Amino acid sequence: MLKSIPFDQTHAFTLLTKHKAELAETSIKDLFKNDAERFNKFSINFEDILVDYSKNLLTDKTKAALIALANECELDDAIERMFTGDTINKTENRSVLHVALRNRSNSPIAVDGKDVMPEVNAVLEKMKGFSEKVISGEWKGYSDKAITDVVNIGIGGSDLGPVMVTEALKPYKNQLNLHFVSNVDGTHIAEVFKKINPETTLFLIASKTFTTQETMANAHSARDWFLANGGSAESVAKHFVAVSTNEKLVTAFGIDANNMFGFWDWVGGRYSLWSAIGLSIILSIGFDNFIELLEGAHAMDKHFRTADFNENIPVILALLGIWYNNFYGAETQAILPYDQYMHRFAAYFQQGDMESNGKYVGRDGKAVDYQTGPVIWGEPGTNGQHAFYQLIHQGSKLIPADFLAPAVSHNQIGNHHTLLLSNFFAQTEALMNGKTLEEVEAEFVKAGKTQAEIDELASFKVFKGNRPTNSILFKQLTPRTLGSLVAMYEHKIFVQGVIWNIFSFDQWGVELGKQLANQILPELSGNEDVTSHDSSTNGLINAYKNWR
Ligand SMILES: O=P(O)(O)OC[C@H]1O[C@@](O)(CO)[C@@H](O)[C@@H]1O
Repeated sequence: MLKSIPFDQTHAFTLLTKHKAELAETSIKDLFKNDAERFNKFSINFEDILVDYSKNLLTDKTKAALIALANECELDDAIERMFTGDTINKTENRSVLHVALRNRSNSPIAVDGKDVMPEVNAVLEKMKGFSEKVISGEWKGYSDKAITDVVNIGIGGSDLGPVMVTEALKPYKNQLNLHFVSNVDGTHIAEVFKKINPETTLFLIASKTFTTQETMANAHSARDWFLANGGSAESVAKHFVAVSTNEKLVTAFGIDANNMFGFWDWVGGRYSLWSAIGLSIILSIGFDNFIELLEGAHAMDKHFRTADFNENIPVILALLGIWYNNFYGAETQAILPYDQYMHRFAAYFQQGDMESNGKYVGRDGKAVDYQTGPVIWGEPGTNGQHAFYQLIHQGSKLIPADFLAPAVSHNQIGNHHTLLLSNFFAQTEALMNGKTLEEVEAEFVKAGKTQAEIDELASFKVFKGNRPTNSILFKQLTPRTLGSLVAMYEHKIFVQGVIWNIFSFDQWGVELGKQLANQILPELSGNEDVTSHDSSTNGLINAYKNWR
C-alpha cells in the first residue's frame, strides 16, 4: 500500500522546520564564503548537462534532512512501483508508464501481466514507415501532389508537447511546414486555413479520448473546410490521420483505422509526447531525431531509477522545490530558459506540473493542510529581464527560479551568444549576492552624488539578494539533451507528488468547467434572456446575446 502519512507529520518535516530557523541568519553568500568547495559539493554532472544547485538556501544538514524526508515518504518504493507498472494512478485504476514509451533497453514492462514493449515498438515502426513516406513525398494527396503542410489538431497534452519540442528542435526540422491548432476559438484554425492548400495538407487529429470538445470541433471544421475546398469523402484517407486510444470514435469520425496511431490508457495526456502524440514531432524532425529524444529521456529515467538520492537530479530539484514551497511560502516556480528555441518550455510544464500536482486532496481522500503544487511560469531570457525580473530581484515574494542555457548556440551570429550567457551567469549571481546599502552609497559617492541625493535615493537601489536559483547548463540543445531535460522535470513532478501524498496522474479538476460549459452552450442560442444562473453569469450571457 502506498505511504499515506501526511508529509507534515513526518519526523523529517519537524527537523526541517527547526533547521529553517537555524538558517535564518545565514545567507547563500555566507555559505559560499565559508566553503570553497560549495559549487563542487552542490552540483551534478549528467552527460552533457551540469545541474548547479549551489545557489540555494541549503547546507549539508538541509540536504540530509530533505533526503530523510524522501526516505520517510518511501520514495524508492514509489519509484519502483511506477517503473514496474503498478496502478499508481489509483483514481483511474491505471498504470503510469510514459517511461515505457522511451524504454530503449526494451526490457519487458508489464501491464496486467502483459509486456507492453511489443505494442510500443509496433507503433514506433508504424510511425517510422508513415513519416518516411510523407517526408520523402511518396505519400500523395488527392491531386497526386506531395504533402507540404502538416496540421496537428489537439489541445493540452495533445498539443503542448509537440509544440514545445518542434519549436525547441527547429534546427533539426525538414521541409514540412508544421501548424498547430488547439483553441476552440475559430480564430486559431481560421488563421491556419489562410496558410495551407487542401491538396498538400495532412491533418493529424490528436486526442487521447477523441472526445475533447475543442479538438472535435476543430477536426470537424478541418474536414468541412477540406471537403468545401476540393477534397472529397474518398480522399479524406489521404489527408486525415488520427492519434488516439479510441479506435471506435476515430473510425466513426471517418478516419480509416489503418491511419490511426494508437496509444494506451497508461499514458497520461501531459506525459504523451513520447507516444504517437509525437507523430507531428517525427514529421517535423524525422524519426531518427525522435529516437534521440527518446534515448535522452531513457538515460534520465535510468539515472532517476538508480542514482543515490544525494546525487539524483530529479530528487534534488523536487526536494528544493518542496523546501521553498512548504517551508518558505514560495507559491510559484519560474523556469527561465536562456534559449529562444525553448520559448514554450515553461508553458509545457504549466500543464505538466500544475495538472499533476495542483490538488488539495491527499491519497487518503481527505483535504491536506499544506501547500501542494506551485504555479509554474516563465519566459526565455533575456526577455524576462525586461518584463518581470524587477519583482524577482526586489519584490516581496520569494521566486525560486531555474535558469537553463546551452553553452553552444545553433546560431553563431556575432557575439550574441556571449551576450546571452553573460546575462545568464549574471542574473543568478545578482539574485544571490544582491547589493548592500553600503555598496549603493559607495557608487553614489563615486558618481559625485550629494549626501541629500544618497539619503533620498539609495534605499531604492538596494538588492537584498539571498534569492535562490538553480542553474542548468548544457552543451547544446540537441534531441537527446531535450529528452533528458523533459524527463528530469517529469520525475521532479513525480517525486513532489509522492512527498505531498497526492495522486499526480488524474485530472478531475478539469471536468467541472467543461460540464458547466456544456450546460450553458444550448442557452446561448435564441434571444430570450437567461435566468438560470447567478446574476453575474446571467448578466454576462444576456449582455453577450444583446451584443452579438
Ligand atoms: O488528448 P485529449 O483526450 O483530447 O485530452 C486533451 C487534454 O484535455 C485534458 O484537459 C483532459 O481533459 C488534458 O489532461 C489532456 O491533455
